[in-house]
Amino acid sequence: MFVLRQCLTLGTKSSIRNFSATTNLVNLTINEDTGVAIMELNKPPVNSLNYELLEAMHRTLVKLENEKCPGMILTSSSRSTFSAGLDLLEMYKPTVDKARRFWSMLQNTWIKLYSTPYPTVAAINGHSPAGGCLLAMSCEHRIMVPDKMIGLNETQLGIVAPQWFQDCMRNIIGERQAEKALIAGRMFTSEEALKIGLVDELATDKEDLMQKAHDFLDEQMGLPPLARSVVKVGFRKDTLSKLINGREADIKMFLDNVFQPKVQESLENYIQMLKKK
Ligand SMILES: CCCCCCCCC/C=C/C(=O)SCCNC(=O)CCNC(=O)[C@H](O)C(C)(C)COP(=O)(O)OP(=O)(O)OC[C@H]1O[C@@H](n2cnc3c(N)ncnc32)[C@H](O)[C@@H]1OP(=O)(O)O
Repeated sequence: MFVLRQCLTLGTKSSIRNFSATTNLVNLTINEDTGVAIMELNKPPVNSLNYELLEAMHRTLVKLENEKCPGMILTSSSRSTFSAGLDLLEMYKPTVDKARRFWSMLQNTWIKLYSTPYPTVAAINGHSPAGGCLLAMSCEHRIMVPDKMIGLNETQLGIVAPQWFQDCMRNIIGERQAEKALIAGRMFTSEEALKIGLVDELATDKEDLMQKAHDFLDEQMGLPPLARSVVKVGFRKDTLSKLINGREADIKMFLDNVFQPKVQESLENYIQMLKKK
């Protein structure tokens, strides 16, 4: 049984302690006995990653690191979707300043999530396209409910998954599978994702999902934490350093691409298509 030590709600401006707020973007629950944190994305309807949600996630990750969190489960409050990926409206006709600020916060959040010393598990309780897949891939372990879709579908939208998105996928499913998946912008069903190793386990429902996530963390938390984290970060350091040492170039690449008329046209068509659905 979980005992709430605190339920922090991180909104768009300052962090507020409030058990019943409806505007919180990230719900953080920490188990009093084990210290395990559940970070639940809560931006209805589909947890599209806009600046504010990324910033709330980043703040939560900093807090968990400062408080020596022993393990974290990343999940979503949405019934259909883990995360719909980057908020398309952040990329559609932004100002240069807004686009730069957005991309920089995405980088910050990813670097923090990918490099946590503590174990992380993605409890993928819904669809997980593009940036949603990136979040899941940045955790150490992925468990997914059946009959949902996951993958880096950028190519299908006429945009390109940045190098670090691609690297994350390559690190998990290997060069050949990643190349095929990325060129096609392929989305995988939960069952297909399990087969190629994009997810590690399937769960029958949300309860089973959370139980399996806790089981994974229990196992990891039984290992010597320093040795565990040194090995983890060692495996991830090349991918991390590539972005950390090339952040400005990566922002420039984003800005150069996102303002291309063809990219804007693709985004416009896609946004319209989603609205008409
Ligand atoms: C070289 C390098 C170059 C660099 C160039 C740039 C590289 C950028 C890399 C990009 C990374 C990305 O993540 S790009 C994002 C890719 N994401 C996607 O393709 C997912 C699109 N969404 C979906 O497929 C679906 O919404 C899905 C997640 C399965 C959930 O389906 P549902 O039926 O439950 O919900 P829907 O009815 O579709 O959606 C509910 C509402 O949410 C909105 N919505 C859905 N997804 C949204 C999104 N990502 N951003 C904003 N809004 C979104 C819809 O328009 C609806 O709005 P209303 O009608 O108003 O309610």
